[in-house]
This record gives sequence, C-alpha cells and structure tokens, in this order.
Amino acid sequence: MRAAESAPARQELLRVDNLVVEYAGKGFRARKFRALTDINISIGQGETLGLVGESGSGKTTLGRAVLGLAPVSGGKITFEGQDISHAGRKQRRVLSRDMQVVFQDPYTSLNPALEIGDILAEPLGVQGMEQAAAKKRVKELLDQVGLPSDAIHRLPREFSGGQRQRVAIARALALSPKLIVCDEPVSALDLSTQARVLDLFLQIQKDTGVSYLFVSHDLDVVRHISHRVAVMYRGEIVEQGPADVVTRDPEHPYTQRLLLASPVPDPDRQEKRRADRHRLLEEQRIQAEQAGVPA
Ligand SMILES: Nc1ncnc2c1ncn2[C@@H]1O[C@H](COP(=O)(O)OP(=O)(O)OP(=O)(O)O)[C@@H](O)[C@H]1O
Repeated sequence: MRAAESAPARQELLRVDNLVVEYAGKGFRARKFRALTDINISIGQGETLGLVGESGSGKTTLGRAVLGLAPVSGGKITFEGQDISHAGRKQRRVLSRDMQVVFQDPYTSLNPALEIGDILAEPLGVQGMEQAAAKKRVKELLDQVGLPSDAIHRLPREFSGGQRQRVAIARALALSPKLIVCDEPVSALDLSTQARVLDLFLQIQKDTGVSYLFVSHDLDVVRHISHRVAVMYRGEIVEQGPADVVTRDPEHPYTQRLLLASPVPDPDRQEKRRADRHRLLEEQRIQAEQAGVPA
C-alpha cells in the first residue's frame, strides 16, 4: 500500500464552525439528544480528513450534517465560501454535484435489480446528460475504478464485495464531485481487499484532486489514507492534527487508548481481523525467507 501523498498548497473547500447537531427525542416532551457539540473542522482541496472514534461518537452524524442529512442546531457549515448550514432543496440539488457519499456496505448500497451501467448512468441522467455522453462517461468510470467494460451489463450480485465497492465509488465519481464523504467504506471488506480499495481512493485523489471526509473506527486505515486526522469522543473532537502526529504520538488520553486497542465492535470481525493479520504476516515472512531476506 502507498501512503497518502502530502497535500498540495492548501485551499479551503469545507469548513465547519462550532457545529451542534441535536436529534429530536421520541414521544411528547421527550428531550432532544445532542449528538455533536462545538465541532470545528476544515478540509482543503485535494485533502483527506480522517474522522476516527468509537461507535456512537458522532462520526456518521458529522458526515450526514455536511451532506444536509442531519439537523444543524447551531454553528455553521461552509462549502467553497458559501454558507450551506441550512441549504434548501434547490441549493442541495446543485451541491449534490459537488458532494457525494460512499457508504460502508457494498451489499446494500447498490440497487440489486439494476445493471451496473444503469447504476452509473443514473446520476448522469438526473443532471440531464445525453445518453451517448452518459455511455461514454460510464466506460470512463469503470476504467477509473479498475473494472472491465463488460461490467456494464452485469448485476451487482455477480461481483465481490470489493468490486461492488468499486462500483459505489464509480457512482460517487460520476459527476466529478469536489468532496466525497466516505462512511466506513472499507470496514466490510477483508484486509487485502481493504488495502486495494484504499489504494484506489488514493489514486483517484491524485488523478482528480477530490477531497475526502473519511470516517472510520480503524486508526490504521485512517492513518494510511489521511493527511489530517480528527478524533471524536462522545460528540466532540478531542484532538486533531497531521495524520502521522495524531496516530503515532497522540496527546489526548482517549486517542492513546484508541491507539492501543483499535476498537472493532463485532467480536467475529475482530477474530477474523486477527486471523487476517496473522496470515498476511506469515505470507510476508515466507516471501522474505524465499527471497533470502530475514523477516
Ligand atoms: N437519526 C437519529 N436519531 C436519534 N439519534 C441518533 C440518530 N442518528 C444517530 N443518533 C445517535 O447519535 C449518536 C452518534 O451516532 P453516530 O451514528 O453519528 O455515531 P458513529 O460514531 O458514526 O457510530 P458508528 O461507528 O456506530 O456508526 C449515537 O448516540 C446515536 O445513537
């Protein structure tokens, strides 16, 4: 795997100031639940901000707030200098070209009844692209994410998890967005597929200059993909800074704990990850032995 390349001269794309998100409580007179408190982040053009934290810390909510899918109760979200904190439908429609999302689960995020070509052409059609131009763009997108052009006439179920995630990435790229919110996009994949999909994210950034808000509970993943990292804990950002500093020499005790035990919520996945790591290390050891290099 390659590491994230250093960011170009920084031009701010997204800025979040003192953001508060409160969800309505259930039932009459139920109290509101504050999911985010006083969040401040900024993402430059061509930059990746990794958002890390345990389950329930508010990572997804922050991504959703940026996309206009969570209620902003206070503070401000600015995109390319424009206040989008309370963007209406019309402004969101324009923004949807510039901001896209890739979700965690490649098995449920694609319409199982549609051929890949139609899945990729959908956002192009919505934005009014002619059929011939859309067809050409779909081929470009498949090529960009490393899928064969005959994928056009195949259904999602004919693809592996990693390939489906490539389709989801291609769909997100269709309208050449400036920002992609990536919500745990490799968490459902096995370790070696994770590595290949992370490399694809890096290559796409290099080729297109897109920015990522990259949500993950896995510090290893975030370290690899991000220029800067923000650590969330109970709805607040407790630490943020350059990826190598935050992930190697954290200041906040919570980040130090995260570093010691990268939390993986599901015990089965935890076990599988341990086994995967062991297998990879063993493969590396055997390869090194065969090459006559001590492991
Ligand atoms: N639509 C909602 N209505 C009410 N509460 C919500 C809603 N969505 C999230 N929450 C709550 O907000 C808090 C933050 O949730 P969020 O999903 O943002 O955390 P997360 O860090 O992304 O967690 P995970 O890694 O498990 O996805 C949690 O306590 C969650 O229960």
